[in-house]
Amino acid sequence: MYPDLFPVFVTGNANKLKEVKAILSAGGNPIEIASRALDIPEIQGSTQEVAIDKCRRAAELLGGPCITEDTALCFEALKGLPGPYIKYFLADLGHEGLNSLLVGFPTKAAWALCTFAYSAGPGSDPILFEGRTDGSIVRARGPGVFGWDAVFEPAGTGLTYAEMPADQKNKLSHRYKALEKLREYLHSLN
Ligand SMILES: O=P(O)(O)OP(=O)(O)OP(=O)(O)OC[C@H]1O[C@@H](n2cnc3c(O)ncnc32)[C@H](O)[C@@H]1O
Ligand SMILES: [Mg+2]
Repeated sequence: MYPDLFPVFVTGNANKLKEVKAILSAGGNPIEIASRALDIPEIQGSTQEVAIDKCRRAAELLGGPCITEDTALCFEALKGLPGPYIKYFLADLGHEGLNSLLVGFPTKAAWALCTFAYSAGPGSDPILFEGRTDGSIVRARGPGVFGWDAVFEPAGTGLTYAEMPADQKNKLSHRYKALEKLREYLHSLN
């Protein structure tokens, strides 16, 4: 089915693209996905509002069908914040600062939320596919290669995302779960 059925994936994040390729290739066949590294302005709002708006802008810029993806990291003690704003919190506070945000709160519970958005083209309403993985915020462990991977420990694994081999993360991650739903939807179109 891929890459023909997979619309252009618009993302400025090389690590996301790498994981998407790895997840879609998990059956054994490496696949190429068309991608565009456009930096699309992101609005403020709920994860859904942010995702819909970004996908709409991407479809307009491309003049055709596309997929975008938004990742949120939500702290239970903070009622879901930083959520879609995690990129800016991480950039300014770092791993330690993310831990400090939770000092004094009884729960370090958190969830990673991935939202893929698909638009059939300019003017077409984006459709969302969400995947969530629950876990907790811990002191950084493992290589600091991808975003907040080193401070997020999915429940029941004893490992942070950063400590896991890629294929372990890619079988339980927020991104994997959302991508399964998107994959099913794209199949159903044909
Ligand atoms: O162009 P886009 O696709 O928007 O790429 P981005 O890097 O701006 O991504 P987001 O707006 O979704 O912001 C999510 C932030 O979370 C980080 N991130 C995303 N997925 C992650 C994952 O699986 N593990 C760790 N960090 C992740 C990412 O590096 C950003 O700092
Ligand atoms: Mg972004």
